[in-house]
Amino acid sequence: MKVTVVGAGAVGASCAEYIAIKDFADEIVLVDIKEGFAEGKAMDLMQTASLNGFDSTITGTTGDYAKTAGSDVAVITSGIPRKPGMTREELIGINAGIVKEVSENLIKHSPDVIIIVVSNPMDTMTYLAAKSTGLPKNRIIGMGGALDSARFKYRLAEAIGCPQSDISGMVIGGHSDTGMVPLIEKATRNSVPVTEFLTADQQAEVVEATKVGGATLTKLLGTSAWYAPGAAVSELVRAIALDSKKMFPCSALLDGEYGLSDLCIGVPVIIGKNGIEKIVEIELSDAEKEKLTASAEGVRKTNGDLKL
Ligand SMILES: NC(=O)c1ccc[n+]([C@@H]2O[C@H](COP(=O)([O-])OP(=O)(O)OC[C@H]3O[C@@H](n4cnc5c(N)ncnc54)[C@H](O)[C@@H]3O)[C@@H](O)[C@H]2O)c1
Ligand SMILES: O=C(O)C[C@H](O)C(=O)O
Repeated sequence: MKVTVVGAGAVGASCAEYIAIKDFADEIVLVDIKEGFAEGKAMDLMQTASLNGFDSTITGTTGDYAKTAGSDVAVITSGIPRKPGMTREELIGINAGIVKEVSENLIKHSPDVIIIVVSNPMDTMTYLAAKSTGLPKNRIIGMGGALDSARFKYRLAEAIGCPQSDISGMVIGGHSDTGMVPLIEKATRNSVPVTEFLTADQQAEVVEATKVGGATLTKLLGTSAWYAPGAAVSELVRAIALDSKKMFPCSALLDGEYGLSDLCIGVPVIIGKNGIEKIVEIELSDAEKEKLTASAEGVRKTNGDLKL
């Protein structure tokens, strides 16, 4: 498998590193616009191969998309991250132009590629990539829910005082501070509802901490996070590479599912060799449905700022 990662910054390099360490890809190509930057990151990562025990090759290029030709998967991380106090939506002005140009360049050289969009505001950038490339909807995946669900599990394990491996749970909805819908009623600790281990106040705290997970890290780091985002992307790419049919919440172009159409938002999907193999429509409570609908309104509002 050949994987291109556009943007060799914090998240792009972390994606490349986890993909390499998990050792399922033959070739990883990093692309950036900063002269020599992707080449440097690729060389630094390649010098970890004998230490970390992987055989994937990693190369870098400054904007030469010919080097990405024949990619099976491309991850778009190019664009600016937010600073403390900002929302992800405020990044649209700069990132929309970058994501559009990058998606168009990618498909010129890799017509069969599956694109994973990471750049923020992610649901809107995924919609933009879908519209500007015209790729079938199974080949455009927005990464947000896999990360938000990992943060949800971290918060649940912390509140319960148990290992994260005991926890199963998902966050659906938009990848935004207000739009995430952590499905706390459905989350379990080894099949037992987490609600049996937590008071109502603790549950509300976990939900809130999950929703502002990215903002909390941005405040601490001065820029947004990269380790968990990179790890989350690598799991999606691995599910495609291994055709594993694992279920993740991802931003997908909806066509009537969950009563929503013509937008990308986080819902459970099955990931395999064709990208999104299936959108899974789970039974939501009335409260969960209401939150998903409100979240979709927020995403639609941001989509309205796109010049399509
Ligand atoms: N969806 C998610 O869960 C998630 C998680 C973390 C970060 N993000 C988003 O990912 C993006 C990247 O974050 P980061 O921390 O890696 O930022 P960063 O500044 O460290 O890296 C971005 C890189 O993109 C490059 N770039 C800019 N324009 C480009 C172009 N036209 N072609 C190729 N490369 C280009 C820059 O030179 C830079 O190296 C941000 O928009 C951030 O908000 C999303
Ligand atoms: O919070 C951000 O701006 C980056 C990313 O979306 C995240 O959730 O870490």
